[in-house]
Amino acid sequence: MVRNGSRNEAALEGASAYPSTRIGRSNSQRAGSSGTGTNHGERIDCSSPGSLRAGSYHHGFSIRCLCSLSAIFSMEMAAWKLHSTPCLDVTYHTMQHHPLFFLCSLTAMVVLASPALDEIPLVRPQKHGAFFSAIPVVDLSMPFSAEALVKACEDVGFFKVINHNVPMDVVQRLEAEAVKFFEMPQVFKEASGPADPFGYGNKRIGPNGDVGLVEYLLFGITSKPLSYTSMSFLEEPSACLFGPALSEYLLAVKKLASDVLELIAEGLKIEPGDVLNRLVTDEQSDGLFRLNHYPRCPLLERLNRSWTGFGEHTDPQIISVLRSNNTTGLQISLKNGSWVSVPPDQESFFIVVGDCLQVLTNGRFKSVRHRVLANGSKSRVSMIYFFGPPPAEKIAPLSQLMGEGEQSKYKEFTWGEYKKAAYKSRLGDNRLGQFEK
Ligand SMILES: C=C1C[C@]23C[C@@]1(O)CC[C@H]2[C@@]12CC[C@H](O)[C@@](C)(C(=O)O1)[C@H]2[C@@H]3C(=O)O
Ligand SMILES: O=C(O)CCC(=O)C(=O)O
Ligand SMILES: [Fe+2]
Repeated sequence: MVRNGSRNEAALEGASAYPSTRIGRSNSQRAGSSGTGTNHGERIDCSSPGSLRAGSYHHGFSIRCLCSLSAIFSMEMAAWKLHSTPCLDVTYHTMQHHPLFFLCSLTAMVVLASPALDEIPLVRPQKHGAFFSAIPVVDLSMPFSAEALVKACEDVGFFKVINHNVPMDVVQRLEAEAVKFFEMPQVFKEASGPADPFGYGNKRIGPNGDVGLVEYLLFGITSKPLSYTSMSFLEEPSACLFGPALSEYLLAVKKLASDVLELIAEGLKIEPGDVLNRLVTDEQSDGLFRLNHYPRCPLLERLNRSWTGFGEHTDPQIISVLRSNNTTGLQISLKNGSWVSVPPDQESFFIVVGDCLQVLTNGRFKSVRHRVLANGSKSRVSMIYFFGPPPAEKIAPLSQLMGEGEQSKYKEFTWGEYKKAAYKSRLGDNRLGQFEK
């Protein structure tokens, strides 16, 4: 197997390719715009490489102050408006992605000024933060993998697949292109945004006020060629390898998703064998692809705290196929409500059971709640292909799975209707709730 993580990780974590800049802000200066006020405090690199944001930040922000020698000040975001703050001196060092500004001196360290955003939640450290070694691993080349997949879907709603037949060089090529994109100057990246829902997004997730320490690219994947996406960066000569790398990856991962769903149907002993996988291979299937980048942030690491990278949620689709570089952060919620960390494995794929598969199995499989925590120690790059059915497809329990007299637990809906409702919800909402009988 090709080891593909190290070069790209190093690239995102290396010294900035762009100049670091110090900014002193006064009430007349908006965060993120360059200024000339007083500067002090040590420089803390809390970003991936990239140039200084030229955009405008203008909303409320949250500040947490941590003073040296154990005193902790907390100033709440809502009360502060940058333009009404008398003067806030910050050291700004290539922090184009982050809602965090840090001023660290012997007496005070000011943390976090979030541009145009609500507060990104701090996640309480967990006592049992150890890796959960019991995340099911299914070897697709083994006999009985079909039964193992069903058990994993029933027990956890999340599992790792190995011997998946996706060539590592395909993964590597796309990861390299993703790293290259996220290293680009902020203005360049933002030309492909905002994500509404597709495009480049930075910290804002979805349309309803969710935020996280993440930047991303979100693509709609249909049978139309990629050139239909409105992302301007794809037209740049520097991104000429991105499109081909993405197409190649999507093809290979779609085959994996189709294989997994075919095996699940086999394990469930339902006919016809393509009853599940046809939903994701249909011409009209409604896929999404997401590249997430959770930047490195040494100060967060030093604080030994975790912040929300991507808040807890279930994926609305049938299944999602996730792969990341060799960086921790992903957690899943078990049936007993505890959160467990998923040990990263850059050569494997993780399968996430989505809401639609829960409904198709009348609740026998549960869509898994999951989240990403950012502790700042390493930058995380993840790629997730979300497999949705055609918009007109009725999502209801498969008759082949219903016992005698068994009733559907859900009202009938089409994927199009569910998706519409999903986009009205907050990330952490129980989206299936309104469709339960
Ligand atoms: C807050 C939101 C983001 C999301 C759309 C939504 O309104 C609720 C579902 C969210 C989610 C979670 C899984 C995937 O990352 C995603 C692409 C999806 O299909 O549903 C996101 C949506 C998004 O980021 O647009
Ligand atoms: O970035 C990750 O590892 C997971 C993100 C996720 O769950 C999502 O995009 O739906
Ligand atoms: Fe997800």
